[in-house]
Amino acid sequence: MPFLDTHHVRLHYQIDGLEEGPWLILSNSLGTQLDMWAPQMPALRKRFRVLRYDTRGHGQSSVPPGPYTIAKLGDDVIALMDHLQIDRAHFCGLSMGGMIGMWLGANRAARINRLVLCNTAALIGPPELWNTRIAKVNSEGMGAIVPAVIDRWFTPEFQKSAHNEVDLVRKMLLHTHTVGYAANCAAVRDMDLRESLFAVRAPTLVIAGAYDAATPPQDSRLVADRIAHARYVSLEAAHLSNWEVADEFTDTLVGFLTEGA
Ligand SMILES: O=C(O)CC1=CCC(=O)O1
Repeated sequence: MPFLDTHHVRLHYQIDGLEEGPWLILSNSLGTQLDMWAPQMPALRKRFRVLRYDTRGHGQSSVPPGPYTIAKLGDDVIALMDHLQIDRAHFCGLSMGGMIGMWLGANRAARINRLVLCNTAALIGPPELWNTRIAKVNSEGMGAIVPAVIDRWFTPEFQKSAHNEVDLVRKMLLHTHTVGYAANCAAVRDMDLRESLFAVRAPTLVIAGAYDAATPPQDSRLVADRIAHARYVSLEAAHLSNWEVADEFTDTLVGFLTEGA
């Protein structure tokens, strides 16, 4: 169970897959942890050297006092890459992980090969939405927000048919540290990447969810429209498309990352 300890944070990470494969970094969404990539791992570990990590404030990473910023979360990725002597890597992030990916693509371009931005947006607002959510978890705990979040993450059909999967994800959310969750909510609230997108040069794939209420397809479309030559794919899913249509998501991701390789 490796950790990177810096002066400011302890980051929990896990490496799987091919010793000599190309590096692929996976970045979790708000309120989950590195296990959120479990549905993709059987396919990914056959082709890549996969680095997963718990974003600060999540999972087994430490919970420094907030608020955090997306820039700080991006620099945590660079700290991990430096520690593991990873010069360049593919990067795939979902929702908040996608925001971290956009920031890296625009601000640390030399470290990123291909970029996959899933169920994400350059701006997720309005700020009042986040302030209300932060106040709620601070006063009532994670349990108070779980039902509404799960309803945004999965369609009603998937919630009815995939109890085990939904339960696993619900537990990740419930067990997220309230201070870490609130500090990451602030990072999402304060980020506006709409102008930064024009600076991204990495070959990019944007994956949207047709029924995603958290980051609706039009927001994902804007991300793709502002990144030169970006591709856009819409899947029949809500927010956590990598669980709801796991096989299609995995095929789309692997297809893009291995094209021409
Ligand atoms: O939690 C949500 O409702 C949606 C979300 C925004 C950023 C993220 O990672 O998830």
